[in-house]
Amino acid sequence: MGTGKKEKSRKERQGKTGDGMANVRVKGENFYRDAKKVKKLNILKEGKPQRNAEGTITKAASYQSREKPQARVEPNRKWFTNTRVISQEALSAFRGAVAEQSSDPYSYLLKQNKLPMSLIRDNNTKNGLKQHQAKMAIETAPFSDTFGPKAQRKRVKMGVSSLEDLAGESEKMHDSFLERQEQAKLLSGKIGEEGGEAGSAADIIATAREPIFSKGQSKRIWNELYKVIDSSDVIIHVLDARDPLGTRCRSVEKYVKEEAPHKHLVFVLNKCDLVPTSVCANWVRVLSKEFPTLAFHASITNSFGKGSLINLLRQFSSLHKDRKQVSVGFIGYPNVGKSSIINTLRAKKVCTVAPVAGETKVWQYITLMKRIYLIDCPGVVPPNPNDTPEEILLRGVVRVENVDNPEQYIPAALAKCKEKHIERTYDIRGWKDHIDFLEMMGRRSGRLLKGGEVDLDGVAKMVLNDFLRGKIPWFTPPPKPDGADDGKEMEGREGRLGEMSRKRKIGETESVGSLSRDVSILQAGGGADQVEDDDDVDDDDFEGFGDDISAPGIDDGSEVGEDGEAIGPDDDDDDDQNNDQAGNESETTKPATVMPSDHLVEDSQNDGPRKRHKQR
Ligand SMILES: Nc1nc2c(ncn2[C@@H]2O[C@H](COP(=O)(O)OP(=O)(O)OP(=O)(O)O)[C@@H](O)[C@H]2O)c(=O)[nH]1
Repeated sequence: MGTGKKEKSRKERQGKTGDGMANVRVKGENFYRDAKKVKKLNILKEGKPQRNAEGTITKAASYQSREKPQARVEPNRKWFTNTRVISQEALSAFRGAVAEQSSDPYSYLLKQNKLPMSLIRDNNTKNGLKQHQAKMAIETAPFSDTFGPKAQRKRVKMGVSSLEDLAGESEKMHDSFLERQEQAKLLSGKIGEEGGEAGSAADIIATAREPIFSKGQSKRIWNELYKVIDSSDVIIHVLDARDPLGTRCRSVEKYVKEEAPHKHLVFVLNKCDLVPTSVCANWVRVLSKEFPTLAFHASITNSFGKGSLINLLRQFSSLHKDRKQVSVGFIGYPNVGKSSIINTLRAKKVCTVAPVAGETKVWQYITLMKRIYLIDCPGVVPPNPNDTPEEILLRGVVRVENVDNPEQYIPAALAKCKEKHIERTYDIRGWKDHIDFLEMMGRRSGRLLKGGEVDLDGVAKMVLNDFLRGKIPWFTPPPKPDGADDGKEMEGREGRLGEMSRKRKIGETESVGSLSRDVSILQAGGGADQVEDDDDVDDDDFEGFGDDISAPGIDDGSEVGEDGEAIGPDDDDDDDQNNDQAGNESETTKPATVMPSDHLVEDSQNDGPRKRHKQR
C-alpha cells in the first residue's frame, strides 16, 4: 500500500493529474498486486491441508478443493435496457408503412441495418426456408449415410454400362417412338396424312435445335455475369425498346431480388429511337411498376436520356456516400446496346460496339467519374426451353450469318412488321409468300446465283440483318393499361409509327420541346396524362426510319451539351453539390427515398425548358 506522497507521485508520473480522471485505479486491496500474485499469496495465507497421523490429507486446503464453486452471474439491470415492447397494432402499422416503402421501385430505405427488418420480412422467407430445409436434410440424412464407405444413398440407375449401350438404347427409344406414332395415326384414322399431334411430334424430332441457338448461355458467360453482379452496387438491365419483354432476363432479376436485395436494379429501355414515342412511354410506364425505368437512345453525338441516367447514377453515388466508389454494372441480352450506352455516357468510344451479338467477350471496368465506375458485361441469354429458334434469332441473340437456312425465319420476321413498311423500305409489293418475297427482293437487288437463280440464303440474311439493325421498323406493342380508352392509347403495330419521323422533321429548332418529352417519358410511371401524344400524325412519314442513329432524331442537344462538360474523370463539382443535397436528406431519422423522376423534373424545371415549351 502506498502513502499519500507515493500515490501523488505515481499519478504525476503517469500524467493523470486533475479530478474526475478515467482509468485511475482506486487505491484499496490488491492495488499493487495482480491476480496471479494474489492467488499465490492466498495459498500461503490460507494455510496448508490438514493431515492425520499417517500423513493422508483429511481436509484439503482451499486451493486444493475439488468442490465446484458456485459460479453465478450476477443479474444486471443493463440486460433489460434497450428493450421495448410495442403493441400488435403498432407493429402491424410499422410493418405496413415500411413494406409500402420497400415495395416502391422508386424509393430506397436508408440505413436498413438499423431498422428491425426481420420484423418486416415474414419468417417463411426463402433464406429461412433454405436453412430449415438444410437442417432437415442433415437431420434426416447425416453425412455418413450420404457419403463415405457406409453410404446408404441410392445410386442413379443408368440402365446402361457403356456408351455403345447408351447409343443402342436411344435408337431403341426412337424406334418405339415411331411405332407409337404409327399407332396413333392408325387409331385416329389419319394414315398417310401430315400434321396432327403425331405429325407435330415427328417435326420436333426432325428439327432439333441448332447449337448456335444456345449462344449466351455458356458457363463462361454466366460466370462473367455473376462477377459483374457481385461487383456492382447498381445493376442496369438494358432492354431493347422494340421487344422489352423478350429481352428481359427474369431469372437474373429474381436472383438479384432474392440474393442481393441491397443492390439497385434499374431498367434502361435502349434503342428508343426505333419505336414511336407513345409506345416507348407506355413501356416505361409498364416497366416502372417493377423497377425504375429510363428510356435511352445510345449515340455519342445524338443521344437521348443521357442526362437523366447520369443524374440517376449521381443520386446513387450520393446515397452511398460512405463508399469509396459506386460500381454500375450493365447487363442484358446480347446486342441490346450495353457497350453503346457506356460509350454514350463517356461521350467517346471506350468499348467496342458491333451490330452483331457477342462482341463483348469479358467484363471491363470504365471510369465515368471519380466515384462512379461502369462495368460492361457480355450479353447473357437465360435458357428457356419454351423459346423457339425464331424468337431467339429475332431478338438478335445469334449472328445471322451462322444460322442454317435463314429463309425459314423470314415468315416470323415478316409477321412482326407491317406490310406497308416493308413495301416502303424495299420498294416491292404483292408477294404471295416468304419465298416469293425473297425472290422479288433478290431480283431487285441483283443477288443472283450462277444460273440466274436468286440467292435465297443471302437475301434472307440481308433481310434479317435489316430487321435486327432497325432498317425495317417494328416493335412489340405494350400491354393495354387498365381503363385505357380503347384504340386511343394503344394502337399496337397498326398505330402511329410515324411519330418519330415527325419529330425528326421538327429537328433542332424543337429540341426544347423534345427535352420536356424526355421528362414526360421518364415520368410515364406516374400517369398517362404526362405522355404527350401526337394524335394527328399518320404513318406516311416513315422514310429512313432505320438511319436513326445518325439522323437528328429525338434530339436532346441541350442536355448533351450540359453533360458533355459534366462527364469525365475530373468532374466533381456537380457531384459534390448533389452529395451535399442528398447528405442532408440521409441525416433524417425517417427512411429517405430516392425519386429519380422527381429529381429530373425539378432539374428540368429549374432550367426552364418545360415552362418555355408550355408557353409556346
Ligand atoms: N438505333 C439504335 N441502335 C443502337 C442503339 N444502341 C446500340 N445500337 C446498335 O446496336 C448494336 C449493338 O450494340 P452494342 O453496344 O455492341 O451491344 P452490346 O449489348 O454491348 O452487345 P454485346 O457485346 O453482344 O453484349 C450496334 O450496332 C449499335 O450501333 C440505339 O440506341 N439506337
